[in-house]
Amino acid sequence: MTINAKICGLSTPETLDAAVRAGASHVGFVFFPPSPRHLARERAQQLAARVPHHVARVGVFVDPDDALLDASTSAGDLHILQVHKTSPARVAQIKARTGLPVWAAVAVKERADLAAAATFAGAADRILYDAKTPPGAALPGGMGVRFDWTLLQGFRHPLRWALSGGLDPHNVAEAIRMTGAELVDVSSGVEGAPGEKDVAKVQAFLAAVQAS
Ligand SMILES: O=C(O)c1ccccc1NCC(=O)[C@H](O)[C@H](O)COP(=O)(O)O
Repeated sequence: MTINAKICGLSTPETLDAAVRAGASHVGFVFFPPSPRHLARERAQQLAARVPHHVARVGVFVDPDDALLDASTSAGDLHILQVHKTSPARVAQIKARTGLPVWAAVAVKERADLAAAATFAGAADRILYDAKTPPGAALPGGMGVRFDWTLLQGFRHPLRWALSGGLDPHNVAEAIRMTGAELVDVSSGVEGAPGEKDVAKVQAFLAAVQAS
């Protein structure tokens, strides 16, 4: 089975190009001002223009309003929208408004959290299981927090899905083995500092995924 990988929160041409060259299937651009990975629209457009057609460009949002969605999608350079802290009803609206596939993040700490995945059936195109960040944390994602992957074992997934949260070049093979993920997503595990991707770590992560 081919396992795909999304490198999230890319913000420079050098690291974006490195992720593409090393085999990322998806690249993520964050549109959330409190994040160290936040991109202004113009910057995102410049980066998106560098991405070859076989690599999917994912816009990452936190419960976006229509104005942000419209501004972010008007150039037509996003293929997928990934939304955090967004209700199923709003996910359905976003999909209808933009005509784009939508991935809904489900924040996981304990088994009961997985029940939220089913509420997105008929609304989202994919579930991104991500670790629940601590109460009061600045960000709902991109914090390098992982959850207990055994929670996904035997779980009947209501939709296609991806695994995220605290992955890095050293643990991603084990995460894939334990969960059977067909798509993995990483941000801080391939950074040298918050918001600064490390090319060697990006390459090591993608090599570990490809060897799985
Ligand atoms: O990365 C961010 O700054 C971010 C901000 C707000 C919402 C989501 C965000 N990231 C979403 C992602 O897809 C991350 O890759 C995912 O949460 C995993 O992050 P990490 O645990 O750091 O690998």
